[in-house]
Amino acid sequence: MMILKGQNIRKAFGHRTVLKGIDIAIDAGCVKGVVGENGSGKSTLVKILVGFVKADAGQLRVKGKIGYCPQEPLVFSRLSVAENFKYYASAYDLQAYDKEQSRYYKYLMEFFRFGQYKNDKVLHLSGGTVQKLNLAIALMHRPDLLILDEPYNGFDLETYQAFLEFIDVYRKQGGSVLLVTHLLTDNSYFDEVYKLNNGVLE
Ligand SMILES: Nc1ncnc2c1ncn2[C@@H]1O[C@H](COP(=O)(O)OP(=O)(O)OP(=O)(O)O)[C@@H](O)[C@H]1O
Repeated sequence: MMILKGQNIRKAFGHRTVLKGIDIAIDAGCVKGVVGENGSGKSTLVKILVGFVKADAGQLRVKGKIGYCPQEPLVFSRLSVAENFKYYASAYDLQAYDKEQSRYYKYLMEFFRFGQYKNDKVLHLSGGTVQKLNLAIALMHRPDLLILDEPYNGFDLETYQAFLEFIDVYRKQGGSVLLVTHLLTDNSYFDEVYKLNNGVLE
């Protein structure tokens, strides 16, 4: 089943054409990667796919919910981990007190090992822990497709490996992932890895 399909997506900023006709398709249960050098247009592509930026041309079809994990964490630094969870639960209009939903929050809290940081303000957390919170929040509304922009900046090796394992678990539950990064050390978790080069996916 198709979750996302983009065809001939184009985008220019002034004279600089960043995307010159991107074709991309993501099916349910599929993990894809996009690698590209700094400035190649990865973040621009992601922002178009999630609807933050409008393309100049092309078609985009999306079926299902997207979870977006931006490069710059969208969390509130003066709120604690638990308060950020509550804020986003309310923003997503999730039933925070629904039994199943609260079980799911607990699962996310445990999976990402937030236990000891639960009541710490985000501004007191390490960069990698903030990045994990960013990811956990993108998962709160149980998206069909998770789109990640440089998700593991600041992860230590153990967290990075746990993250890759998480991607595998998520896929087995039927989720799809699009991971965008300038650095990929392990291709084995991906069904396909594209290279964003000169405005097209190769
Ligand atoms: N809002 C904007 N206005 C003008 N130029 C922009 C804008 N957003 C991006 N660009 C330009 O588009 C190009 C691609 O930027 P983008 O952030 O998509 O690259 P990237 O591959 O994600 O880079 P990085 O790996 O460094 O994060 C860059 O040259 C950037 O300066």
